[in-house]
Amino acid sequence: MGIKLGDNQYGKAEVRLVHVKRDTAVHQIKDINVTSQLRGDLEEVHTVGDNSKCLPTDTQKNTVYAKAREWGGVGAIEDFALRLARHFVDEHEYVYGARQEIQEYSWDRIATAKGPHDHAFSRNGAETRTTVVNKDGDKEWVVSGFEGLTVLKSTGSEFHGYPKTRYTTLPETNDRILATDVTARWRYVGTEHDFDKSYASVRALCLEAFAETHSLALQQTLYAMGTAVLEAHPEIAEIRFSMPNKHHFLVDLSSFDLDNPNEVFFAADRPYGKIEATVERDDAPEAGDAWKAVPGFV
Ligand SMILES: O=c1[nH]c(=O)c2[nH]c(=O)[nH]c2[nH]1
Repeated sequence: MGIKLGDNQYGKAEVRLVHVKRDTAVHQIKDINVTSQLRGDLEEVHTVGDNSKCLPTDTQKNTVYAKAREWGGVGAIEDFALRLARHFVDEHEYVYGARQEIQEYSWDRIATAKGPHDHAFSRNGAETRTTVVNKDGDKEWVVSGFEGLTVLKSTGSEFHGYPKTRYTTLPETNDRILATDVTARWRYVGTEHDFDKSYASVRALCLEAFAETHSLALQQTLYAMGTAVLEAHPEIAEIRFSMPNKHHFLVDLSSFDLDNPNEVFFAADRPYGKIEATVERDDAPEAGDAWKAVPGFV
């Protein structure tokens, strides 16, 4: 029986880093979570425990902190991830590939009676910005996105015309609540972009399309969001969404001699619909290994 080592990668997960830019009295903070993983000449560490080509995960963690200082901050998370990946692959001949994943948590300046505070902040919601940079030799891919963008429409959403079977109980509706937590990931073509600008625009376009689309299905809303993004962003080849349909059920108040004209709902948390799709250009360049490492090894 032959046994061999298959795909593998290793590194330090969830390196939490807060960088304070303090060159003026008005501080800027950047709050990120970095997962660094490397691929390379790792046969022998697995088969015989020879660590001579195994850059310790502890060193990877230290590198993240040291580079934030050496490079004068973090900048766009995509640029920081690309620079880290290039550092690991280019500076160590036994490292062939790197996956650098970063989540960014956003903070707002606290508004005081005197105006926005110089160095006091409040966490801005549950939403996180994400990127995964994957590098193999000279090839580099950037997949960015956001998670936990929670949105709700109190009207402008219908659902009817679906097949009815003996198990169908769902009533058709032409006025329901539509609510979801949007997870989006999009693949950039190339690595030289103003990533902060693209991110802000993609997020705004998704919100606009969610609000303005009169929805006949969450699937249709998803597609409208993706189309708006691809029409405005030639630097994006495809965008993938995962959107739970967070059901809001009208409560039957008839036992209390009350009507319920779409005012009182039970917000169910489970189960939820799970609507997922990719919206892509038909002439998009090959994805290569862009998604291979998203979201992770297992
Ligand atoms: O927008 C929706 N899409 C579905 O596929 C679906 N299925 C369901 O029960 N409700 C909904 N709503």
